[in-house]
Amino acid sequence: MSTPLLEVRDLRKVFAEFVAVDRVSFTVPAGGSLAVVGESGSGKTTCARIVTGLERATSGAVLLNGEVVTDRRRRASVVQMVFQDPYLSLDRRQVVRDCLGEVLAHHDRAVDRRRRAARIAELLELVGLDQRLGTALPRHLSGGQRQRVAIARALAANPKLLVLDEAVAALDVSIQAQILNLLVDARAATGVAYLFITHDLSVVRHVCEDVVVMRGGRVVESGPVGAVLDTPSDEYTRRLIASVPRPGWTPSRAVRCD
Ligand SMILES: Nc1ncnc2c1ncn2[C@@H]1O[C@H](COP(=O)(O)OP(=O)(O)OP(=O)(O)O)[C@@H](O)[C@H]1O
Repeated sequence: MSTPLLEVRDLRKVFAEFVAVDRVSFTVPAGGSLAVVGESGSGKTTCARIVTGLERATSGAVLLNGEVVTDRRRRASVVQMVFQDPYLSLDRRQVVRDCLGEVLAHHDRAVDRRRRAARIAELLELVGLDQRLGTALPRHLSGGQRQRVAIARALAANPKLLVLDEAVAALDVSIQAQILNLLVDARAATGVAYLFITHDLSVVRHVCEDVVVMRGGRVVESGPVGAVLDTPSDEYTRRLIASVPRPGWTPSRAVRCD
């Protein structure tokens, strides 16, 4: 078997005495798409932050193309992260073009102004933003447009892996669908892989091929999305699926943690 793009091996994170992530392992192949699901507090974000280098694991390893990458710059050229709230992650004083240009300059100092402008235009098109919005400040953009900018900025580094942490959770449902479509298209166009962190099972099928279900810091089930969501083998996964709002859903069926 070929080396996965990302291998998370036996990851453990302890905050003071609290075990937030406990012996978690999973892989993402090059160009693949893995969802990490679970209710609030299950350890998803902690895993994502360790993968991107924002947090240090207590033990275990994160391998990128079979290698532990400690150099921040090298890691950033492979892994980029998209957060839930683009308004917090974008510089309020920076217009869209400069926001993207800064990343391009950081990752390829040799790139000249003309090529940089062409690449910015390409990125705006990739994320479905009108070229005229290149001169807009974040406050002049809608939530969906801001998240498109955040995705374009992450893709500007030409990464092999995007870690998306609840990247559509703050958006209206109709805008969520647009951003999910954009993510599907962007993956097809660039070959970038996704580690898609979400508490919302209804978005998983749309974007991901594989899924890991976490509970209390541990992986309780994993496999292809179709198999796990259609025929879950773990009771917790079954309850998580039953708690997804759909016609006929009642709050009393929401997931219980006993
Ligand atoms: N810096 C920290 N210090 C102490 N405890 C933490 C810290 N970060 C996370 N935790 C705890 O670790 C557990 C897992 O948190 P984490 O954010 O990874 O879960 P999650 O599944 O992503 O949930 P959510 O969707 O609510 O963010 C939680 O109980 C959280 O309170």
